[in-house]
Amino acid sequence: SLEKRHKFWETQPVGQFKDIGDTSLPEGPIEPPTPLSEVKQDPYNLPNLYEWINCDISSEEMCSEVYSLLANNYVEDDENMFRFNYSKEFLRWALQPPGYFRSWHIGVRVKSSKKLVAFITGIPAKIRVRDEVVNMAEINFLCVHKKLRSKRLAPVMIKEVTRRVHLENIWQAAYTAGVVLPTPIASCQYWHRSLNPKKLIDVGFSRLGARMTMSRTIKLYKLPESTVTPGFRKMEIHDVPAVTRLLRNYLSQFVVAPDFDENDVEHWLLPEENVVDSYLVESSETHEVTDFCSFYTLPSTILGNQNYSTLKAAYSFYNVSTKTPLLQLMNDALIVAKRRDYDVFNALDLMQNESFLKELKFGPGDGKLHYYLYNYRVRQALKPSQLGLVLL
Ligand SMILES: CCCCCCCCCCCCCC(=O)CSCCNC(=O)CCNC(=O)[C@H](O)C(C)(C)COP(=O)(O)OP(=O)(O)OC[C@H]1O[C@@H](n2cnc3c(N)ncnc32)[C@H](O)[C@@H]1OP(=O)(O)O
Ligand SMILES: CN(C)Cc1n[nH]c2ccc(-c3ccc(F)cc3OCCn3ccnc3)cc12
Repeated sequence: SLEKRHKFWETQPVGQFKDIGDTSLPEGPIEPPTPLSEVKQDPYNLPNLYEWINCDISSEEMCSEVYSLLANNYVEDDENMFRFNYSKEFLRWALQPPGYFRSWHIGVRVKSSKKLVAFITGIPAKIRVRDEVVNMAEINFLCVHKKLRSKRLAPVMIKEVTRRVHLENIWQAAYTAGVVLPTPIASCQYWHRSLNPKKLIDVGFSRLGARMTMSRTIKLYKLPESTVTPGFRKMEIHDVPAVTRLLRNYLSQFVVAPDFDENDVEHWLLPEENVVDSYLVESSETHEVTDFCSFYTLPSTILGNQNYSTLKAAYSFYNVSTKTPLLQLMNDALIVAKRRDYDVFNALDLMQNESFLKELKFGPGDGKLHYYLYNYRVRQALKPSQLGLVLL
């Protein structure tokens, strides 16, 4: 858009607003790699009082410091009623996938007090864009303490993680944000399915529908006690090869998607209590794995409510249906989430999610999640249904 100046982002190898619609620009890397000897060897300068620190997320103490910084200063919804409350076990899962670099878990702390005041992370990921599998960094958890906002610290954090990623000979990145920056490759709407409507209305997450009573609303969202699909069960370690085959095949239909191998599937999709849940459908006669669904656990702190402090939310992760209708598979996921006491089940309208959202009584959220690639141009913005990548 013409009026907004992006003084930092205009200096970066990303799609610029002025280039939107210019289909003469080739798809692919915007800048070539730099010879490693020419990559800046030393960290960017921070304001005097602060210093860089590599955050060893496996250290209980450091993980607690990161947890607290995020719990108090990370993403809030537009009405500042909720703030993401990523758990420590979730952060260890999100930041230590196969091949991760501790040097990409970057903190800024006050030299005198050693207080952590800012954070940004990268993890390595193979991302396919059309027919190209590109080694990328997935950037996440960018956070500056509320007291240090609007001091242009974020651009320094971004340049420092970029420098450290370059040192590993990686030149592209993927990231998402609720804010519009130069320039989204896709924008997804998020949707919410009430599981505990009474609590959601009490905390102001939802409002009672017009001409609706509370008892009528509870009845509207009621779910069966047990799942309906024969052979529906939790994923186990021995399922990794079959799930990898099923998922790789399914994701091949999307323009942008992760290129998961068996090690990735074991890390990202094997169930871990309070972090990620995965279920599959095994045919009773052929023992073939025909379908798969998964969701991750990301609570939000409820800001300023006397009766409740936490919203327990499940987020749709990767789902594959080849035999069981996706509608039925996702309804079973809702049933499991309800039984496990989640308050709400969230989903983006990417992949084939559009096909079940309305029918399973999801309501549209109040914003969008924008997807970005760094140093990789995509000719024209993708539809959500062309996107097969879920970032945490
Ligand atoms: C090859 C490898 C490449 C790796 C790197 C790839 C790129 C990775 C990019 C990172 C991906 C992260 C993904 C991710 O973590 C998921 S999105 C969640 C980001 N975090 C939050 O929203 C937490 C709460 N907010 C904050 O902590 C601060 O407001 C932050 C730190 C967000 C900005 O701190 P601040 O004190 O409010 O602002 P200044 O320091 O004064 O800086 C202002 C500049 O920052 C630009 N800005 C604002 N929000 C941004 C955002 N979410 N992404 C990118 N840029 C963002 C803004 O446009 C402006 O630049 P401009 O003047 O050009 O417009
Ligand atoms: C993805 N990952 C990078 C975290 C992240 N950053 N910025 C965001 C903006 C929206 C969503 C999001 C994604 C899916 C979804 F179903 C609901 C969402 O937000 C609801 C509004 N909200 C924000 C905070 N608490 C509640 C995530 C994120």
